[in-house]
Amino acid sequence: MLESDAKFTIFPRQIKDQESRFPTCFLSFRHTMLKVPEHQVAGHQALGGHLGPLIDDSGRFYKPLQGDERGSKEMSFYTSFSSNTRVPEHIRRFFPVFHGTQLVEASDGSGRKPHLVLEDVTSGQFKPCVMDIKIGSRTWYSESSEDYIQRCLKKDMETSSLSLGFRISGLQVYGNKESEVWKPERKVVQKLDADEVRLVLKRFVSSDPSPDLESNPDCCYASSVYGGSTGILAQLLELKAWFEDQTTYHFNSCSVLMLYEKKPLLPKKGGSSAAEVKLIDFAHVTEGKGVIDHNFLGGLCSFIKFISEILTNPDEQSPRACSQYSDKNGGATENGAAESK
Ligand SMILES: O=P(O)(O)O[C@@H]1[C@@H](OP(=O)(O)O)[C@H](OP(=O)(O)O)[C@H](O)[C@H](OP(=O)(O)O)[C@H]1OP(=O)(O)O
Ligand SMILES: Nc1ncnc2c1ncn2[C@@H]1O[C@H](COP(=O)(O)OP(=O)(O)O)[C@@H](O)[C@H]1O
Repeated sequence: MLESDAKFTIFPRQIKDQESRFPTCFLSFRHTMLKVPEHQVAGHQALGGHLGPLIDDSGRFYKPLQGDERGSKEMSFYTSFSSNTRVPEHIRRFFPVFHGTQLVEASDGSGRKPHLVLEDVTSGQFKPCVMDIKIGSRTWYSESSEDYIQRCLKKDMETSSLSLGFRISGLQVYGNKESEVWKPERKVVQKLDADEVRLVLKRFVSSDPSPDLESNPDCCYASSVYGGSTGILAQLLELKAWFEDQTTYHFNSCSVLMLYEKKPLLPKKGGSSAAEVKLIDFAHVTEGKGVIDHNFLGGLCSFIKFISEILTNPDEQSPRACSQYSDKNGGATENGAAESK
């Protein structure tokens, strides 16, 4: 368990679940229909009878507790973090609100299983543009098994993690046209080089996200999404300041999720786009033991540099055509389905 200086107040009524080794809490049992999240861009997915997260209509995201130590690690983290008085209030907003755990019907048909009940950070958004960026040049940590270390090492070397200190795990970007969304193949975006990552980060804030080889992205949402006193860059810098100080947690293999809602009209100059940064995926968080999380901090700094440079030079032509990750149609798909090359 992660150390925490506060009491275990989130779970006033722990019930030993016969089917699992996780304490289960029925905060308020609600009979709601759960569904597959439409705007999920990475991670394990509930489609096709697999085990994955579900959402309800009230803005909650149900993440199944993985049956190995990943599940208990993530729950430990949320429990510790929720009651850790050393975490500044202004930092809490970067984490999904945690509502405890609940037994719900698992998406793989295996019956009622414990799920973390989290705030659905895309709730209420009609056309959320979402990008999941896995931070850190290494996703393994010394406490992991040899097999896990080898798998992570391989992925880190094959993707941009090792070279850039982060990798884009997945994304979706809406265009201005109704129902047009670009959701490129995940395994391809993970391997982009620095120029290509820059181009994807530009497309993320452009009116037409389609990977048209002839056109340079217009970056017309860059200043309202990335810039400004409340934009993505400002939020990342706020997080960075915390990471320069906090030594309680090491956020191995965690992601930064960037989100904003695509509106057909441009926000007024200087206007806010309500862009948000969230941290997600705490299945591999370990104790910081008084040491700076330099792996996360380094990756975050590298990512910040990419965003800053786009704000400074939005019109700079990308030196490389982005053919590697354009889809078969050379453009955005109508239904957002990711297509492999
Ligand atoms: O199953 P895969 O190969 O897609 O790998 C998952 C990763 O997908 P990716 O490599 O980004 O495509 C996945 O990465 P994302 O969260 O999608 O960035 C996780 O790393 C997941 O491991 P864990 O649950 O965090 O231990 C990974 O799952 P495990 O293979 O560790 O079960
Ligand atoms: N609280 C949340 N609200 C909405 N979407 C979320 C939330 N947490 C995760 N997601 C979506 O699910 C994806 C995978 O989440 P993650 O926690 O990394 O799962 P995994 O452990 O399976 O990798 C993210 O890329 C994001 O699209």
